Amino acid sequence: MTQKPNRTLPAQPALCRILDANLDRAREGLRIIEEWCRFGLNSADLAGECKQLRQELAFWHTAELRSARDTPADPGTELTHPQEEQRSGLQQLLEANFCRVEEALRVLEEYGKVYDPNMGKAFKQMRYRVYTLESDLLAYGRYQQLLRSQLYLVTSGRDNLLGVVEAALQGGLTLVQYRDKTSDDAVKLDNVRKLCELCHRYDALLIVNDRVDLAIAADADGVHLGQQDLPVAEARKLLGPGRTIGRSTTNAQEMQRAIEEGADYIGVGPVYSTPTKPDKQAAGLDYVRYAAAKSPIPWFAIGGIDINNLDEVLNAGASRVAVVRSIMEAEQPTLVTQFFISQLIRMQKFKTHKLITNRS
Ligand SMILES: Cc1ncc(COP(=O)(O)OP(=O)(O)O)c(N)n1
Ligand SMILES: Cc1nc(C(=O)O)sc1CCOP(=O)(O)O
Ligand SMILES: [Mg+2]
Repeated sequence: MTQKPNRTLPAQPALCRILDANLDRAREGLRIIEEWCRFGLNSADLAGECKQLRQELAFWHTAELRSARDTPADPGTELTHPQEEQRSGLQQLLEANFCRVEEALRVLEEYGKVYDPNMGKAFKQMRYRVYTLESDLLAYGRYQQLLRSQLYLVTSGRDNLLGVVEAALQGGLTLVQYRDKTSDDAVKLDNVRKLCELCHRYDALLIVNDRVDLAIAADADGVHLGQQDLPVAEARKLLGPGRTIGRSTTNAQEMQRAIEEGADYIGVGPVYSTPTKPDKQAAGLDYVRYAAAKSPIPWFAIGGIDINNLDEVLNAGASRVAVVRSIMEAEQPTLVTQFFISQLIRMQKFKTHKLITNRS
């Protein structure tokens, strides 16, 4: 808890108005963030931290500061920025409100020093707690999104990349991997940035294949690493704890290692041989069954999966699949995406029902 207010003399009205306005601003921003933690993420811990911060702000919002308020004379109430009127997605809404809270806390810290010696210190501490809350919330949100995602689109180098990905997002896709083995780095970086913006607009995650540097440069949600790519632990050092790291696996040993190394999810495949990765021998449905029985972390069956063999893969125990051609080469990517998702949900419901009836 913060130190007690330590004031003796009355403060200048302008100073009180600044503190009053910024205490309100910080509390409002926190309330908006708290609603997402509570109803969007179902996180009692994160919502609790927001509430605690709001209560500490309330503690400093004394009668002296409140009584200085003069809303009709405040020229700032009419000032809005066009960006305040537009929110392209939940992520942007949260970012904007974190920014608002952090700015308000900075103002409270600076002006607070003049008002009360304890105030500056208290708000400095609070500002650091808000930075921590922001990175925890981002990491938690990413992980929840990963858990929710049952279909994973891995892109190919076809024309109209953004158009196809957007069509799939419109069909309900929530997880995309940018995979491009041929373009120059400048083109790749441009594509990652554009895909990132697009995916975030649809509240989907964007993972970059192979390249940790591009993921960091474009502020993407994570990377997918194969057995020949950077070790997970090295990538984690570069990416930090909040970003998602996936690892390809083809057998039990690779799965075990990926889990020990701290991968957030694994690819399980190739289930069938595929022209998208012609040199990799199929691991087959047996490995899918093995993953279903043994993997404690989310896993995506991948390789040669299409709408005709999807049932077979689901019956072998998969509840998440990753595809390239089935969507990237589809005439109607939105419809194909919707079909995949509907089948994945149907199977999930069936499994849950079986679990409940077997228990009773
Ligand atoms: C979800 C998913 N699983 C496996 C892979 C294959 O990754 P990798 O072995 O590194 O091969 P390339 O994709 O780099 O050719 C993947 N990309 N995604
Ligand atoms: C990129 C990739 N990785 C695989 C693995 O098993 O590691 S299979 C694969 C290609 C999947 O493409 P499609 O859906 O077109 O068959
Ligand atoms: Mg790779």
